[in-house]
Amino acid sequence: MAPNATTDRYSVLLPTYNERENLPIIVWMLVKVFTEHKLDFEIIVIDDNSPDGTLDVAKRLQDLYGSDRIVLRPRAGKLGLGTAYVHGIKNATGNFVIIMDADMSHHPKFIPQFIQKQRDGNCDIVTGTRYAGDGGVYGWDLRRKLTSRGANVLADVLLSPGVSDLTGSFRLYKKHVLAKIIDSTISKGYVFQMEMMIRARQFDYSIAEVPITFVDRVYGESKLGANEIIGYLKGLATLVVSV
Ligand SMILES: Nc1nc2c(ncn2[C@@H]2O[C@H](COP(=O)(O)OP(=O)(O)O[C@H]3O[C@H](CO)[C@@H](O)[C@H](O)[C@@H]3O)[C@@H](O)[C@H]2O)c(=O)[nH]1
Repeated sequence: MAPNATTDRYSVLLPTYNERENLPIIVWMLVKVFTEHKLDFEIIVIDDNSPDGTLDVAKRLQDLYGSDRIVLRPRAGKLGLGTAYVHGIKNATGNFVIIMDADMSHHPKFIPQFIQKQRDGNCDIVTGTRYAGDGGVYGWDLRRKLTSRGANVLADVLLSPGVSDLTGSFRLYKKHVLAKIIDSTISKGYVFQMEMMIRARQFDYSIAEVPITFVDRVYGESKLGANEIIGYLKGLATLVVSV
């Protein structure tokens, strides 16, 4: 990759809840990708007091890689994904922010493609998509596939933002763009990702897509349960009324 801005710094937000097995692997993969591509970066871990001791693992990783690379911004309890991102961005020092899951569903190998795409078009946002081009999902059962597809189709029909993967969370943002979008969002939990795209369209930000393969986690469990799905539907209804 030919860097066209040597001053660019990428802040990766990693929200964690019970990710002690996954965290060392994803951090190692991220460090490798950024180092190989000679990109400046920091990884911000937002742990919500995980009972499995994820924060202790994160502290050991900070000792290993240094506090300029691994930044810890823990919270006292499980406050949800949406507010974890808000908390993370407040602490980001990069001019770009990358949001991704910590469970290796989002492979860091796609990050150079996100960055190239952003640089090619000077885009405000690059979003990973499982539902266009070569994108896809591996490892989900039929119920989970239908839930994800259904959530996307519903949001697309009701709000039509013209983004193929509305509920995905592997994205790159210009930091000032992300800050402005976050300021305007009202959602918490999983619907937050979808609202981000709606707000981005309202502000006329440019959005490019990169097909990604989402691979279901090997270690640990998804936190997406019935409560989150009901929360998503309620959040979507609130948005439809307010937008
Ligand atoms: N700090 C914090 N982190 C959390 C919380 N809930 C989940 N996380 C972290 O957020 C990431 C995603 O959580 P999962 O529970 O593994 O998500 P998923 O079921 O695999 O859902 C994926 O697909 C959804 C729909 O397609 C996406 O909306 C979602 O963001 C994610 O990519 C993981 O790194 C997990 O540890 C929380 O309350 N607090």
